[in-house]
Amino acid sequence: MDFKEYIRVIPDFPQPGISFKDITTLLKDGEMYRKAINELKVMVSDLKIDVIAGPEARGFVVGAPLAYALGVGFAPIRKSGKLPGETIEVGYDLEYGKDTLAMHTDAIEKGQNVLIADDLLATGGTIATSVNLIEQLGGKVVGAAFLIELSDLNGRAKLPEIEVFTLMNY
Ligand SMILES: O=P(O)(O)OC[C@H]1O[C@H](OP(=O)(O)OP(=O)(O)O)[C@H](O)[C@@H]1O
Ligand SMILES: Nc1ncnc2[nH]cnc12
Repeated sequence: MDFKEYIRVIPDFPQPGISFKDITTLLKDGEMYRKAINELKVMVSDLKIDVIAGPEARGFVVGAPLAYALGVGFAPIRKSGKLPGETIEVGYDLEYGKDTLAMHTDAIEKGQNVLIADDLLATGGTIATSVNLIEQLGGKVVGAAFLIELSDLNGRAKLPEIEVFTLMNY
């Protein structure tokens, strides 16, 4: 299955030098969207997963349907100032900027096995920050699943102890 045919690559977005991998062209095709989520589901089928955590916003588009397909809960990881309850927050750097991620302190129970899901692994900053938040809450990260990996940015190096699953490589 060549999922790449459904990814639109836009040069110099959101800033010069960034080759943006746009997943909206995959998402709008119902059959391909379902195939992509089902393929990730198969890839993680050997893991024992209690809950999926996905970072805003594109992590919701991958993490929530994967959680639904696996019959587990979904914990949103949001940008600062969006969650209404008590939160913990961690700042981080992106391929094209800086941000802060937050989770509700009761989003994950101590000892739960957590799979992180997102659309894309670039520098690994988002995912490393997600791991930090989940571990602060007492969760155990059992893997991280992505539609796309930008291999040259070597995001995996930030997560040497975490099993990483990806459908597409650039
Ligand atoms: O591996 P990294 O270098 O951290 O980059 C990957 C992250 O960047 C994008 O999110 P972005 O923060 O742009 O937010 P969005 O999903 O709201 O567009 C993407 O959806 C990943 O979460
Ligand atoms: N090159 C890229 N394309 C799409 N999303 C990204 N997030 C970080 N880098 C990205």
